[in-house]
Amino acid sequence: MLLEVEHWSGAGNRFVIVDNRRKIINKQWDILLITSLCKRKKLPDAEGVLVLLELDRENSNCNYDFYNPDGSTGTMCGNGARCAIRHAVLTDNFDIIHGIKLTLNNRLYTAQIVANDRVALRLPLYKQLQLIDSWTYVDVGSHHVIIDARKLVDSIEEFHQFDLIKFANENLDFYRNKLDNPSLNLNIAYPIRDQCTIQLRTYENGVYNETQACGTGAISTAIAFWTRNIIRNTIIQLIPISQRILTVHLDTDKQEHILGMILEGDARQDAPSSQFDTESMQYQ
Ligand SMILES: N[C@H](CCC[C@H](N)C(=O)O)C(=O)O
Repeated sequence: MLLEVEHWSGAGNRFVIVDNRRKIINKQWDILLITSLCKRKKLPDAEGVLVLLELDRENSNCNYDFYNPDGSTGTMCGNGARCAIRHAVLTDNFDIIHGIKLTLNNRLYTAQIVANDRVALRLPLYKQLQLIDSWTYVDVGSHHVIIDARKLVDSIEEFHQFDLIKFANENLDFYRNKLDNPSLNLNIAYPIRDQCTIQLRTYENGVYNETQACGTGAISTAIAFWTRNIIRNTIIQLIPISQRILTVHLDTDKQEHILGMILEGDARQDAPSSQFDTESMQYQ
């Protein structure tokens, strides 16, 4: 059987999207299917799979599941969420004036299309925030460790040359054991002097590689650096390795407590759809 697959990216984070409203795949989305969908023939490997479950045009509601390339699911994907929203709007010509509601992995988010390909996604407040020694743990629906990269390198040039994959392979178990959490994303973040810009690199759980950008990593880093007074602006630009900037808006009260977060960034269809054969588990 042939599946039509769309190719999208949010801030450079690469996804494939499958419209499964007609339950073409009516069994568990297993590891083999997910991993094979991420192994694209003519494009770099996708860094996640989004599955469209239902669209409700009248109420501007959409419902998707997200999977990491290793088949794991249930975690929040900020860039994937923004791609799902634009995919829904374009698929069913949603009225975008009053905002859009997205259910992703059974969690509800709201969003606005803020320019032709930019989506602003509002997330519920983080569930956990721990400042531990010089590093920070934040749970925003996916689990992030944030390290101030100035502890690792002496310049922005060294930051870009730093071997993040080697560092993650050598150190992630320390953080996993400390937090008793096997599903951690590891972020190294280098603040720029202007007090509102951070260069960000992320080694992602479920990808087991550095990704082009990480939306929940961007939000988590903004929260960590605000809480540690490293950044004092509530509108923070995170620059991923894709150079496609993510903007995080922190809502704060007079006592400077964070009340909510908005993640804004681009969401684009990268290439024409392609056909995936579920028998051979390969793209045509
Ligand atoms: N790999 C992450 C989920 C996707 C995060 C990232 N792609 C984003 O944009 O937030 C995890 O399993 O925790």
